[in-house]
Amino acid sequence: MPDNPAAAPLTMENIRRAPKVLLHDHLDGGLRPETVVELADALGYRDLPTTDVAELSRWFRDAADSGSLESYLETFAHTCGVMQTEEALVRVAAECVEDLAADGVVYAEVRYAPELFAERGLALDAVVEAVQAGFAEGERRAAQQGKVIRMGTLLCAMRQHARAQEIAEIAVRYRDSGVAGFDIAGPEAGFPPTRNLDAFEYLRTNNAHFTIHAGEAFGLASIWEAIQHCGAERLGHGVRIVDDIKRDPDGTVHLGRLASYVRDRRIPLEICPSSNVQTGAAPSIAEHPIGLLAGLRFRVTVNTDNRLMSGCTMSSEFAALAEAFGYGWADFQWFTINAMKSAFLDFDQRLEVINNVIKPGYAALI
Ligand SMILES: O=c1[nH]cnc2c1ncn2[C@@H]1O[C@H](CO)[C@@H](O)[C@H]1O
Ligand SMILES: [Zn+2]
Repeated sequence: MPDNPAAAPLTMENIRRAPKVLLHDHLDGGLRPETVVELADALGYRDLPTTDVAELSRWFRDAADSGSLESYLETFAHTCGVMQTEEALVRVAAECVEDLAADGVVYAEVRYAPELFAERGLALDAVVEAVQAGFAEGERRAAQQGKVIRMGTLLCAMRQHARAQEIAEIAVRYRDSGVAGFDIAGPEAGFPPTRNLDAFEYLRTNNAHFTIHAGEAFGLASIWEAIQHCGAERLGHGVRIVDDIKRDPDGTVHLGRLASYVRDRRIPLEICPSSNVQTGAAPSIAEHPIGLLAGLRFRVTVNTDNRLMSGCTMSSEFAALAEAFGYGWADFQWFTINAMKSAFLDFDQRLEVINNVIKPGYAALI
């Protein structure tokens, strides 16, 4: 949608000023490279490919640029490797909030799998409490810089492990202490979401929120199971829903039944453009299905997935989409309101952020 000629120019600085909402960001995929190096040193973690900060930052991006989700996920051994103490978790969580706030994010749901931080014996409850303490500290530091950001936590179970029920119970137990919901992550092919039906039934019975990584490395069957068997409220990625959309040579578009269902029920798609290019789920940003899906008015949201592995921020994802698809402020506002409407937060609080933060923020730019 073209902006009014008097609108603020789409510079990186202005995009950073615009209020943004992030629903899909992994805590263990967003460390500052210098923090990885310092924590490795403090914890005696000796397996980093390099301790030079600039080289390490490049290494994560190159190694994640693998064209396959499985190889992409191997890079997390190093971030999880340095996140095995409460101090490390508090630091990483606090820095995550500071970095998001500095980028203009006003509400974020950040996810991680507690079981991956228990290699040196931390109890899962201690992991959750350390991350919550870090998020609270980060919110305080951001406020001191004049930035208001609100955090929600999503707890992930790993698809290849069989601990979904246990993690779902922790998510419910901590829901009044900042845990907003649940997710399953990890390799998709060979690990259908229906392997964890008990956990999803438990969550639904407890009126708890959950999203599922689906339709990233695997196709429609995975999306269909996530929605129709598991009851996912949102889809992590979900980009392969385009496999159920056909375009005639004359340009007429036909939605299959699943694609229609996802669009008509307003099921949010947590789209992560750069990550999708790295794992091979999309050939390039310019050819990313987000253009088609947004044009068809699916409930599209824009996300970072893993800021370290993709070398990205919310602002850089917006800038890349603006370049590829000609998006402007009105589109950014639409993505942001879509995300806020889809947050695992009380309805009145979502409305409050939309009316008092997002709309006035974009009005000042448009
Ligand atoms: O895009 C993704 N698809 C599937 N799994 C992912 C993705 N990004 C990260 N993780 C996995 O989620 C774990 C918890 O944060 C990470 O350790 C990583 O293994
Ligand atoms: Zn993800």
